[in-house]
Amino acid sequence: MDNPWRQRWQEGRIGFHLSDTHPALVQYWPTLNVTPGAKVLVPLCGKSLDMRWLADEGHPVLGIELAPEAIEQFLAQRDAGVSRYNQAGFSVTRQGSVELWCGDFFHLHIKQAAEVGAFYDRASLIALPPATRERYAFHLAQLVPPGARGLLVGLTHDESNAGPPYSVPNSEIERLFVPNFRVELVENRGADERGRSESVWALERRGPHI
Ligand SMILES: C[S@@+](CC[C@H](N)C(=O)[O-])C[C@H]1O[C@@H](n2cnc3c(N)ncnc32)[C@H](O)[C@@H]1O
Repeated sequence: MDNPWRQRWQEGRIGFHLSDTHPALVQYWPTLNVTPGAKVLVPLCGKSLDMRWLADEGHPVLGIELAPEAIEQFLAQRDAGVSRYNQAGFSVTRQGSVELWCGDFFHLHIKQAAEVGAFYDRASLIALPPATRERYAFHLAQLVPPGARGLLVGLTHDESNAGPPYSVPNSEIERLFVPNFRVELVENRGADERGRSESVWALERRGPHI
């Protein structure tokens, strides 16, 4: 097994998956003033129900996920038609207005994200080790157009440097994103029983609106 994420999905070690929509998405997405109908990029999407919520809000969704197991489990949640095709080295599936690209997020080219107008990251940045987080912030900035808005849900904890999930302090989120995004911390959520607390961020890609 060459990829630890594939192994996790195959063994069902997916404690990060939520059985409901993330409350921060429901609470804060409407405050971002995202253009109605804007396509939302969801990097490292897993089988998150947040994508259903975004689709139900009228946003086409472009999810990127390494593990085919996650994608098949997402699709199986609904008894609805699925179309499948290959594009740019990714296996793509579409169910309703949710399009899932199976492959490495870092291989997604700007051409494939041409219609993206917004983004959503919950437990994506924090799934990556430090050096890869730098790459992630840079790659995300390359993929989304100036003016694109998004919500990011980060996490901090005291469980040494172990991960994932990695503990990513607010100072690091600012350092990673400020060069290319307007960054606003909208909430530091209280710690859960394991001492893990989430931070919620509103981001907007800097640059002239085209
Ligand atoms: C912590 S989970 C979060 C999933 C989802 N965002 C959620 O909230 O449930 C991280 C996900 O990223 C996927 N992943 C890790 N590295 C990836 C990469 N380079 N490209 C695409 N997906 C990746 C993993 O398979 C896993 O499903």
